Amino acid sequence: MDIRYSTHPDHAKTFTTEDIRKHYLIEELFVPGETKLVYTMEERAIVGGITPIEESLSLKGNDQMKAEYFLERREVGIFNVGGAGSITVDGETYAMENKDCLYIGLGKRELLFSSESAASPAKFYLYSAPAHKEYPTQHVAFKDIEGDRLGALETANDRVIRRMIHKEGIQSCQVVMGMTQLSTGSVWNSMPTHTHDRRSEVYLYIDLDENARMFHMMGEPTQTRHIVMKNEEAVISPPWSIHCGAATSNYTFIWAMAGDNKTYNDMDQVTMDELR
Ligand SMILES: O=C(O)C(=O)C[C@H](O)C(=O)CO
Ligand SMILES: [Zn+2]
Repeated sequence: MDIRYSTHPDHAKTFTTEDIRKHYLIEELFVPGETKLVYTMEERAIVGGITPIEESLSLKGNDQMKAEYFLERREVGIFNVGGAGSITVDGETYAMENKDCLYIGLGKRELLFSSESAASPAKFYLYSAPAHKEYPTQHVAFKDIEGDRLGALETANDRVIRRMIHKEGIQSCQVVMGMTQLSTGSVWNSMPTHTHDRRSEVYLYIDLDENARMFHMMGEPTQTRHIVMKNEEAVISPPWSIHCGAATSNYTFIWAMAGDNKTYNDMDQVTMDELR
């Protein structure tokens, strides 16, 4: 499991392109037949990708976590960003179509991930955070969530946001998770931008063509930097950092947060005048 330390904004200001990528960018999450995990000290979240091919893969505790099983002291939100598959939680199986979401609460022991077809494997994206009490395991199908329309084509940010794990949706201790889809011709997400000192966030960009690129913005509002990202890469946003971006085409992204509260609208909006 790769470990990422928290960074101070004064330090982040001095980062080269390589430093920024090393600290915040998460590449190669979906490796066929493997489970990839990154532990970030931001909220002690674990970000991961599980890509089963012929064999099922299980998500287990490890030495770095000092946990007998993965959810001994944690909860997890999972989206399938690949072909059809399933997740078995202590013997109960949940079918996971593309973009379906599953929340699994504290204390569940056996987590098994499978693909329906090795030719088009499921790709399970996970975001896990420490938990203090058990909430029920819940599945939500992408097709059952209508979502809310945000932005406009005129400002190149027409998009639909679907909140899955949040205050009024699937209950959790601290994980808040959802998916935003940009319409054809729209490229900007989360603009006007924001920070939220009470929570840190991770974005996973998906549905980008091989040659498309995302220019993800981060940093303090007056010290912005960018990271050039490809399809199926994730980026860690510390609580003091803006997080928004524009790509060379439309795309989808999964946002995941944890921290002091689960109030989606608790954001510190940044005005255009503040940005540097
Ligand atoms: O399109 C958007 O705007 C978003 O999806 C914003 C994220 O949900 C976010 O950053 C929440 O804090
Ligand atoms: Zn945010």
